[in-house]
Amino acid sequence: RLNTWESLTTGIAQQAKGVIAPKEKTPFITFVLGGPGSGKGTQCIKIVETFGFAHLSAGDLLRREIASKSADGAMILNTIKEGKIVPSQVTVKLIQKEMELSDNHKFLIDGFPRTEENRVSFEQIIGVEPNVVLFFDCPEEEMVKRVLNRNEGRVDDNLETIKKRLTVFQALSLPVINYYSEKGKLYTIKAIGTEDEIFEQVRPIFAAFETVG
Ligand SMILES: Nc1ncnc2c1ncn2[C@@H]1O[C@H](COP(=O)(O)OP(=O)(O)OP(=O)(O)O)[C@@H](O)[C@H]1O
Ligand SMILES: O=c1ccn([C@@H]2O[C@H](COP(=O)(O)O)[C@@H](O)[C@H]2O)c(=O)[nH]1
Ligand SMILES: [Mg+2]
Repeated sequence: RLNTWESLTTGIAQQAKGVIAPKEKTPFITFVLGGPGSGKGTQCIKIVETFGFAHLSAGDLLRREIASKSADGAMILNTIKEGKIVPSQVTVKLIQKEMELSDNHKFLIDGFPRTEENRVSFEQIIGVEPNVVLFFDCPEEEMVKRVLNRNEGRVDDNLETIKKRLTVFQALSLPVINYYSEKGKLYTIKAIGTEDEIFEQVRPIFAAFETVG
């Protein structure tokens, strides 16, 4: 069985949708990692504006499942309230669907992979590895302050859940960050200062890839 990218590039997924042309361009995948409130979503908006990526936030895809009252919705809601990680298969399927539907070949995958199991599952199902991994490195105190001030009505933006999310980040997500560091794919951003100051650390990373082609 072909993985997602093989079927996209051979045109099989497109033909199934009634679209004839296969995807011609090699995918360019960026994973955007960092603790809760480190500014991933905020910086992704700027990356999209400047470099024309498609932004896929794993958390937003999961929240959309809850809102649409899908079969997995209740399980996802409980998992998010607890600050735990949704089973890889569920999240990877949502990401896969968005990638298949997109006309873009440049993807920002925000807030995923959060565990080593997430990472392996993505590689197996999607069949590609990221080109770039961004890590927004932010002090815990600042992350807590930002999340508590966010005011978007998220069920996990309360002190109790934030503490759990920070523990999960340290225990399960840092190993993923270390993995990509060892592979030479990790770009660490000091995620303190104004949004614009932080973006000035991000910009040259993608600018360098633009000139390479
Ligand atoms: N540089 C910054 N300085 C101060 N506040 C910021 C900065 N960047 C983002 N924020 C604010 O902090 C909050 C969290 O930012 P954002 O939603 O981008 O974080 P996130 O990493 O996506 O968090 P989560 O993992 O919880 O989704 C938002 O209210 C955002 O407006
Ligand atoms: O890959 C993922 C991404 C997210 N979750 C769950 O959703 C919340 C919120 O995610 P944000 O990226 O902060 O919006 C997260 O705490 C997890 O509970 C997940 O399970 N897997
Ligand atoms: Mg976010």
